[in-house]
Amino acid sequence: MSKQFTYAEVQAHSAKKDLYVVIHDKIYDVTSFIDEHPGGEEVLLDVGGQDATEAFEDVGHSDEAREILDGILIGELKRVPGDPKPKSAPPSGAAAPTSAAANSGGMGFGLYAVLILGGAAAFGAYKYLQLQEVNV
Ligand code: HEM
Repeated sequence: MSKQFTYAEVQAHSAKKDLYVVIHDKIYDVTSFIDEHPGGEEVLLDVGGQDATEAFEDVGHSDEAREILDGILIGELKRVPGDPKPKSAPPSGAAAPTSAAANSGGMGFGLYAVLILGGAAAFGAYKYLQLQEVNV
């Protein structure tokens, strides 16, 4: 059985040379990895000693990144009353395509509106000029 850490214990490890993060309620010791992180050390220091679940998932890390996590796992989070709530990321992939489709639908409508209004304006101008000619 893996070692259990309370949130307060994890918070004590927030220095570059002694850095733990919480991702999905598991504790990872990122001390040895921080210099190799392709996303830089700053982002890891920002979440050091804290729940990094949202930050990690927001980036959309690859399977390779998740394998690295397996290698630096040191334990599990033991929640006690008063701890920050678990952080979670929205289900990956589900929202993006829907909103993209909605956007392109909106764009299509906008384009039709421009064409129709533009056509109407051109027709109006044409009629106006015709009237002017008659009056001369
Ligand atoms: C211990 C946890 C983490 C591991 C093992 C890890 C690992 C990696 C790996 C392997 C990559 C290369 C791209 C990929 O394979 O997905 C990467 C990229 C990146 N990571 Fe992390 N990461 C961790 C935490 C974080 C956190 C908390 C952030 C906060 C925002 C972050 C931000 C980034 C960014 C911005 C990139 C993209 C860099 C680029 O493409 O220029 N990572 N990470």
